[in-house]
This record gives sequence, C-alpha cells and structure tokens, in this order.
Amino acid sequence: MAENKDMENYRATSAEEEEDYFDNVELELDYSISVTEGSVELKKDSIKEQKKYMRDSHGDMDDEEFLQNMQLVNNDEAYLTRAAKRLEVYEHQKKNPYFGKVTFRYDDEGDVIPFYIGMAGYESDMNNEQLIYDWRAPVSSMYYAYEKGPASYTVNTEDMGSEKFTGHIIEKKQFVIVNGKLREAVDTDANINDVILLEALGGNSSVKMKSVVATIQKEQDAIIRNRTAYNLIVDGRAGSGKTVIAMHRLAWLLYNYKTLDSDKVMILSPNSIFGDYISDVLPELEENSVPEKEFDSLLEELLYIDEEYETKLEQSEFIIDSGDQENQRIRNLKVKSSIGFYDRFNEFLERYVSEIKFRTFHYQKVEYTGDDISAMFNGRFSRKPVYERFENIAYFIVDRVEDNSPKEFPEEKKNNLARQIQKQMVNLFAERNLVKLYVDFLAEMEPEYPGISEYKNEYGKICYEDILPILYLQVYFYGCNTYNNIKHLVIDEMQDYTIFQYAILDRIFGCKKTILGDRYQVLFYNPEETVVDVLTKIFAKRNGQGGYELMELSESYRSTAEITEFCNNILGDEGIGGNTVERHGRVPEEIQCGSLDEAVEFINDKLSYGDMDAYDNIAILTNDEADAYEVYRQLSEYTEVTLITNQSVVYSGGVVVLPKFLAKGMEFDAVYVMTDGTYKNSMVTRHTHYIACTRALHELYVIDVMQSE
Ligand SMILES: Nc1ncnc2c1ncn2[C@@H]1O[C@H](COP(=O)(O)OP(=O)(O)OP(=O)(O)O)[C@@H](O)[C@H]1O
Repeated sequence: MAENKDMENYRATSAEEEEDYFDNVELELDYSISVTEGSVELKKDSIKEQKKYMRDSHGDMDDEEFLQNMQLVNNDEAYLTRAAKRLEVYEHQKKNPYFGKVTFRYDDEGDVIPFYIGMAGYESDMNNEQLIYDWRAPVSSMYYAYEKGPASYTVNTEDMGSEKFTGHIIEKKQFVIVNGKLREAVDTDANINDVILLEALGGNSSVKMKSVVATIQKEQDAIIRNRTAYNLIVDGRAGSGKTVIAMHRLAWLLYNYKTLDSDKVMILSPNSIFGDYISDVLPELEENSVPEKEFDSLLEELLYIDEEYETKLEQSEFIIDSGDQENQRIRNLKVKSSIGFYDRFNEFLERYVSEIKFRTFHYQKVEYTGDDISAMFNGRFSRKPVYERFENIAYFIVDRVEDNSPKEFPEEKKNNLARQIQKQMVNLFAERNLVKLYVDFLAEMEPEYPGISEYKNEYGKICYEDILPILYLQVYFYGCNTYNNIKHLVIDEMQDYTIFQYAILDRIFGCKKTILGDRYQVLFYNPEETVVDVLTKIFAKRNGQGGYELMELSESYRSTAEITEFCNNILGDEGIGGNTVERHGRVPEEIQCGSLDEAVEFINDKLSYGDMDAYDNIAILTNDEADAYEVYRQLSEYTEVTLITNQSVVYSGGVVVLPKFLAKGMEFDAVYVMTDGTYKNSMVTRHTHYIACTRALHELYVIDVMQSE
C-alpha cells in the first residue's frame, strides 16, 4: 500500500526538468574545470617561486628549514598530480556525466532525494551538493539491485560499523548520453532496461575489454558488491560476463576498502594476450591497473629444483595431439589431477612427516632432545602447516633460552636465534630431494595405478602434471612469504587449474579471493569431479577460517541467440550452456573444405566481398600454431592480417589468426573456427570446439577441413 501512496504523491520529473538538471551539471562542471585550472596555475607559480627561494637562500638555510621547504614543494607537486587526474575525470564527465537515477523516499524522515549515478562521483564546487554519485557508492547499489518499490542500502565504514537505510524507490531512470548530449531519459521499472542493454551488446567487440557500469545486471551486481565471502567462487557460462565482473569487482573493492591499494591486488590470468585484453578496464573506471601474473611464471619464480620441466602449453599440446586416445600419459594425467590422488599424497606426506627424526638441540644450558622436538612437532603444533611448525618450535625454544638467561633478549637476537634453529630443522628436509620424495610416493601408488610412476615426457622433462605436486611439496614444507603483501587475488578462467594448483595458491595467497570460471570450458569434463568440487574442497572453512561462497551466472551476454544455441548443441549432455539474451543474428554456418588452401580461399572471399566490413575484429581460430602460421602466410598475400602466437603480448584487433587455446577469455565480432572434421568424436575436441565457438559475438563459421588420406 505504502508503495502505491508513494507513486500517487510523487510527480515524476519531466523531460524538461531532466534537461535542466543536465544543463546545470554541465555548467557546474565547466565552473569546476575553470576553478581547478586556476588553482593549478597558482600552484605552478608557487612551486616556481618556492624553488627559486630555495636556490637563492640555500646558503642561509639550515637542514631543517631546507627540508621543510622541500616538503612544501612536494605537497604542491602532489596537488598538481591530483588536480590533473580530477581534470581528466571532469572531461570524461562532460561527455557522459551519469547514466542512471533513482529517486528514493526515506522511511524515517520521509525525505525524497534523487540520486544521479555515474562512472565517477561529482560534488558541486559552488555549493558542495553531491550532484552525481559514483556507481560504487552505497546508495548506487539500489540502482542495480531494485526495481521501483521498497529498497534499502547499507553504508559500511571501517571504523563505525554499518548502517542500513530503508525506504522506497519512487522513480528509476536510465539516460542515453552521447558526446555530451542528453539523447534520452528512459523510465525503467525493470533492473536495467532491455533496450539499452541490447544496444550495448549489439555493438562491435573492441581490442580491449570495456567497462559496462551502465548496464550491469542484478545477478552480476550481487557478485561485484559481495562483502561476505572470504573466497568468492563464480561459476558462469561462456559470455556471462565473468571477466568483466572481475574487473568491476576490483574497482568496487578499491573504492570501498580504503586500505586496499592497486599494488596489493593481483590477477592470475591465462596468458599475456588476455592480460593485455583486460588492461584498460580499471583505468577506464578511474583506478590504477593491478599487477597480473600467469601461473607458470609463479612456478618459475618459486620452484627451486634443478631438473627441467614442461610448461602448461607443452602439456596442452600433448593433450590436443592425443585427441581421444587413452594413452598411458593421458591416464596418468587424469589420475594426477584428481581429488583422490591429492588426498593420497597428503596422507603420504602426513605419514612421512610424523616419522621424521629430529636432532637434539643445545644452546647454553638449554637442551631439547630429538624426541622432545618430535613430540612438539607431532603434538602441540601438529595442526599447523609444516613450515609454520618449524617457526613455532623455534620461537618456543628461544623463549626457554631467554627464560634461562639473566637478561631479556632484544628482538633482533631472538629472531636470529629462531632463524638458526629453524635452519637446522629445515636442513633435515633440504637433505631430502623433493623430486625423490614425490617419486617414492608414485612408486607406492604403482600397484594400484600401473604406469603411474612415469613422470617425465618424451624429451626427459618432468611432466606438467607432476611438477605441480612437487611445487606443492615445496610450499607444504617451506611455505612461501613472497606474496604476503597481496590482500586480494582474482583468479579468472578457474577451470584451467587443477587441485594441486589451488592447494599451492591457497598456501601462497592466504588473502581473500575472487575466483571465476566455467566448469564446462575444460578439455576433460568429468561430471563426478568438476573444478567446483575441487574449489569447494580446497577453500572449505578450516578451524573457523576462510571458507567460500558459490554463485552462478547463467545468462550469456556475448553472442547472438543463434550462436549461443549452436554452441549449446556442441556440448549436448556434457554441459549446460548459457541462456540466450534476445539478440538475433545470422545462423552459424558449417562449411566443408577439401584442404586448408580451400578454407583460406573461403575466408578470403568473405573478407574481400565486403561481408565482414561491418566488423572491427575478426578471428580465425586454428587447431594449432602450425596451422595458424600456414593460414596467416596464405591470407597475408591478400589482406592485412596479424598472427598471434604464444609469445604475443599485445592484441591490436583487425583480422587475426591464432590457435584455439590462445583465444581463451577473448571475443571477436566474427569467428572462423577450423576443425579437422572429427571434433564430434572426442570429448577433448568437442570441448575445445565449444570454447572456440563461444568467442563469437555476431557471426560464426565452422570450417571442416577434411584430412587427406
Ligand atoms: N551487464 C553487461 N552489460 C553489457 N555487456 C555485458 C554485460 N555483461 C557482460 N557483457 C559483455 O558480454 C561479453 C562477455 O563478457 P565476459 O568476457 O566477461 O564473459 P565471460 O563470462 O568471462 O566469458 P568466457 O567464459 O566465455 O570467456 C563482453 O563483451 C562483456 O562486455
């Protein structure tokens, strides 16, 4: 009832009133620009004078006075940097100041306040009125989460706790503003008006991922603004916006948690091309970019063994070359990535650790026998990770040594002594070769899984699936503090990592995490054990710490309904694809070609007869790098085309040729997927094909190149 009364008493703002508000914001922004530019000029003069004064009076100043003057100059220069950034934001705001509005009637006082929401907030320099609210501000959450009617928002402050405000949204609008002109003000009752979303989705893809603040959907917003999860796991179908959400979540976290800086956040991404693709979103949202890493570079950085080992890429090539053959290595690889194998390895390690014999430790009058240390290791400290137990025992012994000495030890002495004790204990392990220990474990598994002890590839390198348990072993024993400064980790394409990788990441990054991916975009899909099962095991609450929340996304925003349907059919019973957004386009075409040359001819015809002229980014996805090179070589005789390889670090759009595995996470307006005509026969190739086809926004062609006998 209250709702109806609100509606009755409230007169919606007219188009003219919206025009007036818009014009006023424009005037205010002009004023702020001139005020800021004026103060920049004054500051520049003052810096110049200050520097001159320091030069002229250098001889007469004592050190303290000189430092004080230096500090003044530094402050003024910092002001200039901030002002330059503010001017940049004002300029963006002049082009597009806000995209939405909610008018909210507060329950208690009955105040009615219109909140205009934009990419960044804006406070008037004339009267300090907040004319635009940043999309990340607490009030803005109502725009994404509620339709007209009862609504609430909560303000959380790090020192004052949280306060909830309740009331009613009595008006909700979306604005279409193009190049500083208010084109349309649309009343919207739904979350975000479909027409505006469809218009956003109908455009071409871009070389770099773009922000989508104006059209974030309710289910996506709940992920972006989640405050409660320690580890937030998002399982979403292809094109459901996981990557774009990950970027917006980071921007939201940086805005709402003042102690979180961009250098305390990290993104784990699948390859450098993908890193480049997402690199613009945060700057576009007025945040600094955050460091980004691939798992293999962590591996290289952290693992200290001398033997050569395979990369993830080498492993993927082996899997794809094997196709559907159940060879020994493929069998091993499946076992070695399973939860059961991980559990058995941990049981083996626990047994190994409980049998460790420690040496007796002496220091002045204090003595701890090997048995005493062993009792502490397997008793009082047994619930801690092995490396923490060393540290705990070392400090425990140092405390006893201190108790026995007449004077208190300074902190430094304590730390040095603890380090010495720890070193002694760790050396016991260092004598053990990590690889040998792992090989011993494999030997134990051999009767159950014949052939499992093979751990090197045909080139004598340790296989990728074996190097991961070895790195796990290393962090299990020695821990790793390298990334203790990281306070939030984002893992995209979560389905690409195995249980050992998660166990390693869990130990290296103890911080909160946002983990996103699609359980179906994998080469081996096993409904009995998906990546979600792995994640919920590794990130389950332990001793009341950590834990996870699992959220799902089912709506697919990238592709037309026709392409999404086509892709869902590839998976059949092996997966649930995305629901389609009602955006329509050409039905995907399947073409048979007798040879690669013929396939190139088909693509070239499409490109030269103008069929693709409407598109900015067109990709040809091949089975492997060799095919990619061949297509590139032939096609580049006729048209401008770029080859993307594993070494590429920048993606610059246009027509590109790349192997399928590098297209992960990316998207293109039109996609030509090459296959050898046999993808339906094997799960690996079916899933690879699905991943490749889901990259297309508007047009998709599947070219079956028949294999010559
Ligand atoms: N709310 C939204 N408004 C406008 N565009 C959106 C929205 N959500 C997603 N998109 C667009 O949909 C496309 C797919 O998004 P994204 O790449 O983040 O999906 P994904 O789930 O990571 O896909 P995949 O798993 O297939 O790599 C992008 O072009 C993105 O901008």
